[in-house]
Order: sequence, then structure tokens, then C-alpha cells
Amino acid sequence: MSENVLKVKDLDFFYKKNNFIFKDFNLELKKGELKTIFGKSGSGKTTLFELILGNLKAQKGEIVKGKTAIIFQDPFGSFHPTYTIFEQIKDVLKRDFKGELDNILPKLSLEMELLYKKPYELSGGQLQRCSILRAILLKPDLLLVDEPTSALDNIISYETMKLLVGLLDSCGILLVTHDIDMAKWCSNEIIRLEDGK
Ligand SMILES: Nc1ncnc2c1ncn2[C@@H]1O[C@H](COP(=O)(O)OP(=O)(O)OP(=O)(O)O)[C@@H](O)[C@H]1O
Repeated sequence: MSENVLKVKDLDFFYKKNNFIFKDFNLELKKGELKTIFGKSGSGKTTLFELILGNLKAQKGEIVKGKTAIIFQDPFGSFHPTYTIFEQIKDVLKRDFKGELDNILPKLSLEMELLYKKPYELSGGQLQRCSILRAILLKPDLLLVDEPTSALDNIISYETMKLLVGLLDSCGILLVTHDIDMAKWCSNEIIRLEDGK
């Protein structure tokens, strides 16, 4: 059996007492698996990611995870506005990654010169692909992918999903998407969140 990269066990969480977003919620993800979280607006998808990242604390239960990277909904929020993409990726990785770029940049339709620009000089789509680049270079055990609801330009394309699926040997992916066809195409399992379950 391959190893777990995420284990959520008997999780309870509420913002307002007794108004459970999660009640005895369980989820396991192994290396090589892609599971999709699917649910209507307000069902708790973002909250689950925040719990996994440790930005929110559950009232009950346990979350165990491996090294985690996230591709955020909002590409502009995921980079600091005042310095270049290259410097920001370097700050996170703390290693020389230039040699890895030749192989990966074309797959993300990114050009090297874009990395030397500041976030506001890039389009939303370009910035999201930079966020994917940073996540891939981190070589995570667990990759969280939070797809935007409405910013059509930024919706992750099938090409990009193929690239992410290609990483599956080395990690497990938890995806939030509103595209049920995409979810069916790429997921081992679709987890439907419905009012506190
Ligand atoms: N900081 C907060 N304080 C109180 N309630 C919150 C807070 N954040 C979210 N909620 C509520 O918790 C529920 C789950 O919100 P969450 O953002 O996780 O949903 P979501 O499934 O990610 O929605 P969307 O698809 O619209 O992004 C919603 O009812 C929301 O109003």
C-alpha cells in the first residue's frame, strides 16, 4: 500500500458554535492519488484547505500531512507585489533551480523573461502558471489546487491538469473545482461536501 500524504481523522469544525461546517469528517490521500472536493458555494471547500494548511484550528480531530504546496484561487494574492517572480520562487525554494526550468517552462507556456517581472506586469493566467511552477518546484508530498469559481481566464486548463497529473508519482493532489467534467476526468474519487458532512 502506498503511503498517505494526507490523513484527516474525525474532524469537527465550526465558525459559529453548533453550526458545523465539518462533523466527523474523514479523508485519506495517498501518493499517486488525485481526489476532488466538490460542493456548492459555502459548503466548506476553502475552509478545508485552511484547516489542512493549519491556518484554522479544528475543534476536534486530527490532520497529518506531508510537505505541502498550494496553488491558490487568486494568483495576485499568492505573490508579493514588489519583487520579481524569480526572486520570490528563490526565497521559497532556497536552492538553485535554474537548471530545472528549461524542461518545465515550455510545459506551462511560460517564458524565462516573465520570471524577471513583477506580478503586476503579468496577466492573471500567466501569474497562475507561475504559482503552479513554484508549487511544482517545491516537490511537495501533497499538492492542494484551489480552482477559481468565476475568473474564467484563470481556470486551470486540461493541459495544465495533465501536467499536474503527470506529477502524481511523486505526490498526492487534492483539487477543488467547479468543473464536474474535469473532476470526473482526472480524479480517483470525488468527495461531495454537503452541509457539515
Ligand atoms: N471567517 C469566517 N467566519 C465565519 N463564517 C465563515 C468564515 N469563512 C467562511 N465562513 C462560512 O463558512 C462556510 C464555508 O465557507 P467556505 O469559504 O469554506 O466555502 P466554499 O465551499 O469554499 O465556497 P466557494 O465555493 O464560494 O469558494 C460558509 O457558510 C461561509 O459563509
